[in-house]
Amino acid sequence: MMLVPTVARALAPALPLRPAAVSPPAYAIPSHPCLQRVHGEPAPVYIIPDFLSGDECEALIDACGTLPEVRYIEHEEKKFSIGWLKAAPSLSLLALASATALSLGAGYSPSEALLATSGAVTGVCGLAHGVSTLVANSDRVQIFTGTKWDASGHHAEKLFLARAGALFGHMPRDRFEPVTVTRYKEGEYQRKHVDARLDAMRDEAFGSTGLGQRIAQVIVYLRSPEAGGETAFHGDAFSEWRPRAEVQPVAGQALVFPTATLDGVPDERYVHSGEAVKRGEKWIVGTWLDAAPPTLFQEIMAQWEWLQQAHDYVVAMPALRERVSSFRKSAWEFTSTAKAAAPARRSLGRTLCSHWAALLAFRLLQAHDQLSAIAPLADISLPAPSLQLGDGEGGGELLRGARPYWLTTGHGTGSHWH
Ligand SMILES: O=C(O)CCC(=O)C(=O)O
Ligand SMILES: [Fe+2]
Repeated sequence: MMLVPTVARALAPALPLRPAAVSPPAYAIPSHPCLQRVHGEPAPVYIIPDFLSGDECEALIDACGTLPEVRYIEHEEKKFSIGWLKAAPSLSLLALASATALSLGAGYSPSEALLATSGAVTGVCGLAHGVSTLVANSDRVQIFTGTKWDASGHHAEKLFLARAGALFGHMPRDRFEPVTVTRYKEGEYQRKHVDARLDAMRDEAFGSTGLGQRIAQVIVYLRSPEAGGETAFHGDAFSEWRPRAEVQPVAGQALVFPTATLDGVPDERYVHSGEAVKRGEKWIVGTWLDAAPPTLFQEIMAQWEWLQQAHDYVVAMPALRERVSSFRKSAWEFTSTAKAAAPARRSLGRTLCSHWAALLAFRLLQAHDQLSAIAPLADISLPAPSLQLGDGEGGGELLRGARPYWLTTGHGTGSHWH
């Protein structure tokens, strides 16, 4: 029966060329002596029992008593669920119509009529805005209802990051995003989301320079609730996971899974959620492994929040005003130009660094009673004056190690589904 190969050969020239072999997407896969795969290929999910000891878990929970709370920022489009901006043209028309009616019907002059209606329109706008905010803050719309603390710099964070780094072949700390501890009380949850940054979001939030992609999520359950609080996976790839595509929160246990391929392509199959806690409290600690260490641009942006705080305090001291205003000018130039293009980054870095002097002055002021009394600023660490300013990327060293680099965008830079 040689017929089949013969037929195949005869047909061969007519068949389209076989596509070049496509290599399967590569992921950051953890390794650990106690690693267990709770969901296999093609979308693996891993757990590691006893990744942290009971004491280590409790120490992280206790630390939250002194750690700063992270403001969770929801995406704007979710906030304005009433379509507030869409309503604006109709409101303007309403204002115009009422003003015309007043002017024609009641003999008001056009300007008086406009003035008279503006109060009412402002009231309606305020009401609409209030209602939309209320709706946004209700459980129906909110994506995350728990509470988060920023564990950056805490010694318990160091231990967690050292273990997380070891999972991926001794990955350095700066490849992980700022560590947060999360508490979910009864009824609290995190809705379906992927943690990878989608391209549009990266552009929107960080300009063309782009922010590192999150390639794996690492969480450890610190305290398990009495009921509920599972981490659930919703993608089709998990439909055969029995009895349910869920990981039970067990204190000390790590949960690790990819969020994007190694080359930064978001993997939407890993859409997951923290299900509502039914009884008790659930606590987790978490971070993401990034595809690349932060660039100088990201580091500078990370400093932005406290640079502004520092600026506010320094500006109150008359002797420094001049230097500060020059700092402020270049900082604003920096932010506006930074959007323009990546190649300019090096010189922008230098511009900002050349005004570092103003911030060093702030360090001197830290000694001042007035400043040392301000608790949130107490942990600001500015580079020592003797440090040489680097050229371009090297300047990043100066900025590293102070505040986490995207605290201002908090945890909300992933993308969410309803
Ligand atoms: O709370 C959980 O189980 C999941 C948390 C999570 O996915 C996240 O923080 O991104
Ligand atoms: Fe997540």
